[in-house]
Order: sequence, then C-alpha cells, then structure tokens
Amino acid sequence: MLEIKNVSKIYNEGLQFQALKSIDLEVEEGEFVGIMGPSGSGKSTLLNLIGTIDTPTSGKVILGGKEPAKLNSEELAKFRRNELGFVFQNFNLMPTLTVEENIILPLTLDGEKISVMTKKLNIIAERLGISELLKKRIATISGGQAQRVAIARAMIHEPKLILADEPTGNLDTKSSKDVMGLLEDLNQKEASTILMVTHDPFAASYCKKIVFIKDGELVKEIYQNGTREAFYDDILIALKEIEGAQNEL
Ligand SMILES: Nc1ncnc2c1ncn2[C@@H]1O[C@H](COP(=O)(O)OP(=O)(O)OP(=O)(O)O)[C@@H](O)[C@H]1O
Repeated sequence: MLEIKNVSKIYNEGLQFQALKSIDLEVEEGEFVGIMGPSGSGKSTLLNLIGTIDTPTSGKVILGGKEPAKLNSEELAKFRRNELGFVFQNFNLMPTLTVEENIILPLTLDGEKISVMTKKLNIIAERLGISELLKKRIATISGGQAQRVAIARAMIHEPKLILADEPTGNLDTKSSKDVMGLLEDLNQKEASTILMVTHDPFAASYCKKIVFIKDGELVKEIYQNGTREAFYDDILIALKEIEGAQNEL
C-alpha cells in the first residue's frame, strides 16, 4: 500500500545537505511499522515525504497506487485529508474547540452531513473511550486524553495510513501505555496501517516491525516474533549497535 522507491532528499537552503539517501521501503496493508534512529538521522524528513508535506528530490513515494508528488495543490490537499491520518507529539488540536468539534473537523472540511458525522463520532468516541469528554474544551483535558482525541480525529475518515510522529513524546508512562495499547488495538482489530516515528523503545515495542535509519540510510530492520517484552530487548540491542557505531565515529 506504501512504496518508497529509491528516495533521496537534499535540502537546498543555505548549504546543501543530503538528509535521505536512496531509501527503499514497502509497507503492506495492516502493518504497524516503527521508524527509529539517532537525532538528525532523517526520520522526520522521511515521515514528511510520506505525509506529502514535502517532496523527494529523487525517487518515488507511492501510496495506494497514487503518486502524491504528481498532484496539484488542490488534489494534494484532498489526498492528504482522505488518505492520511496524522498524530503528532504536541497533539495539534484546536485548544478553544471542544473534543467533538476537533474530532469531526476533517469531516466538516469535506462537507459531510451532520447525521453522518454524529454517527461516526459516537462510534469512534466509544471505541477510544472518550465519550464522556465530547463536550469538554481541549484546554481542560489531560495529555493522555488529548492524544486519544488526536487519534480519534486521525481515524474518523478511515484513512489508508496513520502517520504518528512521537505520539508518546509528551506523555507520562501510564498515558504512553494507554495510547500505545490503543494504537496496537486499532492495528490488530481494525487492521489499520500505522507508521510511527519514535525515540522511545517502550512505545516501539508495540510495533510489529522496526526500521532503523542512520545518516539518511536504512541500516537495519527487526521484526517482533515473540512477546513484546522480548521485542523491547531486541530494540535496545539494535539501538546500542547503531548508536554505539555512531559514537565510535
Ligand atoms: N529544512 C531543512 N533545511 C536544511 N536541513 C534540514 C532541514 N530539515 C532537516 N534538515 C537536516 O536534515 C537532517 C535530518 O533531519 P530530520 O529532522 O529528518 O531528523 P530526525 O531523525 O527526525 O531528527 P530528530 O530525532 O532530532 O527529530 C538533519 O541533519 C537536519 O539538520
């Protein structure tokens, strides 16, 4: 469903900098993939290319058979709204709106009927355990609750792919566990395809596969074969290997 073919990204502002070098990556429908790597290795650059926020210097990003780089700005805005769901570290919710207003925002932009929006809203709120919060303003809920709301907003239009950038970055341990359990559930029970950038080995242990990026190149891939606890240990070993090699340099 997602194909990244020989993608490179060179930033041209001021000094040229090659942030990604010939990346090849395929994500199948229903996968839950983590992207890890040292700071500055190119994780956000890669996520921005997949999220159609930026375009590759060379190579192709193909999502659901379409190449977003070929769309005009209006088509692209529609593509992004329909095919992708975004979850960010800082939640990116509208603080003065209520929980329900935030969740239905993507549908409002598409001019959906109120009856359809209400039905979808109630199903997803129930599913994510936030039905009690719908009338509250974002400014009055906790970080863990805000991230649930952000996930509901990312899911409500049933996107092909959910892109999460450090979704537990601003959460305490308990909320991180809740949010990751929720993403795992969406992946397992509703076959949502999820791609998540994270520094946090605990959050990453919920993924089924992790790709490691270093200096703009994919250097390693590991899969969860046994328990999540065993995968957590595998992740720590892989990080040590990659960051250790970096420290030696
Ligand atoms: N707009 C830009 N112009 C020039 N260089 C950039 C730009 N954006 C990012 N870079 C550089 O590209 C490299 C990769 O950045 P990126 O943000 O993708 O890394 P990252 O792995 O997400 O890092 P972090 O984990 O710290 O968020 C870095 O060296 C960064 O300085």
